[in-house]
Amino acid sequence: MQIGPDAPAGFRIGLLGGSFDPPHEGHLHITRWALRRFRFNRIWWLVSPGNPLKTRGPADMDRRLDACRALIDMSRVEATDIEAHLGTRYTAETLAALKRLHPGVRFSWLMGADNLMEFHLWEDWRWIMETFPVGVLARPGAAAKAALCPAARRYRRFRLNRVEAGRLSHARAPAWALLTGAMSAASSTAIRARGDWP
Ligand SMILES: Nc1ncnc2c1ncn2[C@@H]1O[C@H](COP(=O)(O)OP(=O)(O)OP(=O)(O)O)[C@@H](O)[C@H]1O
Ligand SMILES: O=C(O)c1ccc[n+]([C@@H]2O[C@H](COP(=O)([O-])O)[C@@H](O)[C@H]2O)c1
Repeated sequence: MQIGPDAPAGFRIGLLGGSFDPPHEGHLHITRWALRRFRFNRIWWLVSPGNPLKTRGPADMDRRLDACRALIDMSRVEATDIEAHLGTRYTAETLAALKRLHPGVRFSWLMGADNLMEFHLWEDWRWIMETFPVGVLARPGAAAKAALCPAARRYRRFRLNRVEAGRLSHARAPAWALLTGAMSAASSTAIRARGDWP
């Protein structure tokens, strides 16, 4: 049975998990950036059934998935509700399932710098770090602080520099990179606060 988008062996696929409640320009910005700088063949947006650390549940999955698909303007990027099909909620469980289902694919985990700051609170975060390359994209207010957070400090020896970041999608874990540069200030919270969603 195929679960999720097409994933040919040998492909390097970046996984951007999120609530996407709603999706916005910031998600597009970091996706473009990661595709280019980390050299992925594909990026999948994993639309989460619900962040395990958030008490407030997101809007209906179909609504969020449709909004992601309407927004995505890159042929190498797809949105999927794979976690709902796998029945996983924690990222480590999702990654373990994807690794089993697609043994020939090189998956990397992607996130904004705000999530790196909380990464040490995630279930089995060290296993994630030691099993998959991790690409982090700067976000306003989080870029400089993220470089000093617990996860960054613990794995500082494995941080790729600006030039080395170009081989992140090929790298053997542990390997992670924090891209800095032009950032997008967009956020789902701000869109919801304006009453534009759902
Ligand atoms: N503007 C942005 N710059 C960098 N990373 C971002 C940006 N917006 C979202 N991300 C990252 O994309 C992933 C999914 O984010 P999410 O769907 O939670 O959006 P959000 O805007 O952070 O939502 P909320 O405001 O509800 O927390 C996370 O790793 C997050 O850090
Ligand atoms: O696995 C965990 O413990 C965990 C804790 C917090 C967040 N995550 C994942 O991080 C991604 C971003 O979450 P969010 O709500 O900030 O969009 C999403 O895929 C979540 O499932 C995962």
